[in-house]
Amino acid sequence: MAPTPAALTTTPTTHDFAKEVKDFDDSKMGVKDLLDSGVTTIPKIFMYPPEVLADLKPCNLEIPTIDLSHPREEVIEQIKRASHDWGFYQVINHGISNEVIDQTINAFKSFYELPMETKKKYHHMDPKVAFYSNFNIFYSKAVNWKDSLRVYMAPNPPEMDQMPSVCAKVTNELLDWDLQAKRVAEELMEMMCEGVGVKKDKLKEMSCLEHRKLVSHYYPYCPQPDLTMGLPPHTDRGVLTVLLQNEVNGLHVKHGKEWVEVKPVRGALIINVGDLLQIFSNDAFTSVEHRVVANPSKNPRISLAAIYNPGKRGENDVYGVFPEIITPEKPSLYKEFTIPEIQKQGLTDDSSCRAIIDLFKLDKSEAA
Ligand SMILES: O=C(O)CCC(=O)C(=O)O
Ligand SMILES: [Fe+2]
Repeated sequence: MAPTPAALTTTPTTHDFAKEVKDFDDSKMGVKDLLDSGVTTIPKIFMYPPEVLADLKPCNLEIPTIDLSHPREEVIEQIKRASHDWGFYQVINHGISNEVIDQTINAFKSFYELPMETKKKYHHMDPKVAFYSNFNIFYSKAVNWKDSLRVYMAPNPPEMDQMPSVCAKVTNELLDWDLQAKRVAEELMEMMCEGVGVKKDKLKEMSCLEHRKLVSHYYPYCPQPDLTMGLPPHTDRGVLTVLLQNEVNGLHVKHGKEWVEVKPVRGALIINVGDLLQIFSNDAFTSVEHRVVANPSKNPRISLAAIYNPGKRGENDVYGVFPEIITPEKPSLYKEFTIPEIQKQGLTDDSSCRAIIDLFKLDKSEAA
């Protein structure tokens, strides 16, 4: 591990940090642009505190890979076990061709590699469609060594003409990817429902395919990967995440006390259980922490996460453990809740991992 830089041993005042972040933000530069400007060391605002950087090396395990072309009953069993033991798995033979995958990744790559002056136009625009480098997760602690582009597809995909025109190529690929990934998500949700013992279209009926957030990340080469993070440890708050990554590694999943690297498998999709699905399944499935280390390779790491959430978000749309699986032997571990209740909590992206789970977990006496 590199020696702790001076910047981390003297605690910077919050004011300095906030001001430097704001200046970077106002410059409308991405991390890629910063790198292109010729920096060989990372600016202070990107430096994470030593406790986050203590344990950057992954161990030698691998998350399960599940072949969806195998007999359905077998696949359901594998998904059930992986969702419980790991909260993460990769799927192959899911029906999306390598050609579509490559096109999608390449469209994003081209966007991030546009000249800064062009990308600037999309910097923090409409919050439904935003290009950014430095807000979102852990904003208050450090800036991540990546650029991101986020699009909410809910309640309906944004109209093409509302999207900035230079993004047309990305927009086309996004809309197409949204359809393709949703089909895979639907099939997996069905099997996950069966695995947990409820009817297969339960999650669909609960509107869990309706609210979709597509977030793509571009992790450029980092000259000092021991001092920063691509994306710090977090759990996904939604129901399910379908993640596409290119051939550059960097994603780590927490397994017990160890960090396990997700080895890129050509054509595979990575699936993970979100906080809400852990609750719905009464802890039969687990939402686990994951992170992306800063990229030491000259090739950029590119990923695209499709995060599925309930579309029914009113005061009367109540969520909780699937009622069908609550029995005297296995009572509900969670209180019921609504989406506005979660929103009222003002959970920021740097709230603790599993904040939603902790919020609604009944204590032992209540659960009994
Ligand atoms: O870039 C990745 O591989 C992970 C992205 C991720 O975890 C997220 O967007 O929540
Ligand atoms: Fe995530």
